[in-house]
Amino acid sequence: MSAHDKHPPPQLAEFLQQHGVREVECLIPDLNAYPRGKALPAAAFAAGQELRMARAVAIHTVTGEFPDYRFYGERDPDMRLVPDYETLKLVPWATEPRALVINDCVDLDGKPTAISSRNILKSVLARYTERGWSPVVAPELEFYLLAQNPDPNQPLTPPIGRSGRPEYGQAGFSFGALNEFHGFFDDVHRALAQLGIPGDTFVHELGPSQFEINLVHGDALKLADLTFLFKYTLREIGFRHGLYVVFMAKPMGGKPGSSMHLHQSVVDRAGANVFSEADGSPSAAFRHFIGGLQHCLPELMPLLCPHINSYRRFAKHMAAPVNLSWGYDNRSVGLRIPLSGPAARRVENRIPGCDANPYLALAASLAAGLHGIENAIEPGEEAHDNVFYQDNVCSTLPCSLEVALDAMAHGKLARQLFGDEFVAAFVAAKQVELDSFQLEVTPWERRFLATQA
Ligand SMILES: NC(=O)CC[C@H](N)C(=O)O
Repeated sequence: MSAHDKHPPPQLAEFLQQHGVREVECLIPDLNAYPRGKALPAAAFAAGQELRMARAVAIHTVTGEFPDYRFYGERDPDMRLVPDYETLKLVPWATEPRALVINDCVDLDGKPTAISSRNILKSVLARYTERGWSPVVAPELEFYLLAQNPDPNQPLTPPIGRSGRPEYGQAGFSFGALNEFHGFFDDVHRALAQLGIPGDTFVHELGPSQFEINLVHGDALKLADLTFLFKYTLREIGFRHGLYVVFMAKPMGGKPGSSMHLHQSVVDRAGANVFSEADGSPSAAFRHFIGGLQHCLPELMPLLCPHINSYRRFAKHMAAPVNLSWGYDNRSVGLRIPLSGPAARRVENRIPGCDANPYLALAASLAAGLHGIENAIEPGEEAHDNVFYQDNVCSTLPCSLEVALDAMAHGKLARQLFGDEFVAAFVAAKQVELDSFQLEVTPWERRFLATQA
């Protein structure tokens, strides 16, 4: 037993028995927040049976590979999966009663596994706790409902129907298109209620068959866990309705991309928002938080936009920010300050794509803001106008995964904030994905270059 172990709560066995649970999915988010893990028989789980997996699972790539052994240990050692019992839930889409639980990754010497994304967020939150502070966050999640497409050479398309018909146009903010998927969304709402995921607003977004759900604000680890489970849940329910639920940042060229805007504020022990002074005016911490984001994010970009596809989102006329300017109620900036009273004063980071790992995007954004506070970094001038096209994405932010990874690997900030081992492993995993991408020739290249180059 190490400091990370908690005894199974006394009512656990009874809960599992009462619901007839046969097995428990013991989940961890990998570097891309894809759920991986092992299923345990319910009785073994209730008895607190130890569960181990290869450490390399924490850095599994989307292509199913592992980066070079040196980033997780020559011997490919094990880590322990230690259940966070507070995350135990019944699996809403299961046909046989099943439960799931999110686990912490702990090395065999008892240290938190440095290459686990949940541990990275916890280490950032611990630095807030040391000051007697806690971040309050609210992610906004955009996604597409698309027809299942087993042939990756063919474009992804909306299912035929009101939202997908070209003559229907883009169904932005309409109820017609929402109603079309009522069977799917009824199942989603039921599942979210069962998982204890409180949704706030829900809307058809600008793209054809693109939707957005905003989660109710709260504790950052809890919201990262809920976002992780939200994506898992929607994908599973989608499959059962013959749909792909797609969280890619840019599934269709020429259509809007999908973001994961992060609203963030920080409260002290008394629950007061540290972004506001007692008289309601913006505090120095508020300015410095913005300054920290502007200073750090260019080096932390792969944690907000982790895939080759993420950078396609930063196209013109698509409401995706291309800069790190800040301004009040201004959607042309990367860092928007929604108009609010002093208690709700917050910074909306609009840079992350919905393809980001919520643990790592929150860790990066909150670590950057804290770095700004600790170093009293002043932000640039407030943007009063539309600044969408003043900047090209490449002038203020890395505009491709290669450039972003290079900035992260060669800068000091990511290592300083998240540790050498994590950064080396993350960069290596992403390099494996990039190398695999380089082996593919796209339809565009074939179409235009085969006969003209
Ligand atoms: N709701 C919005 O502001 C749209 C955001 C846009 N879809 C993006 O990719 O950033």
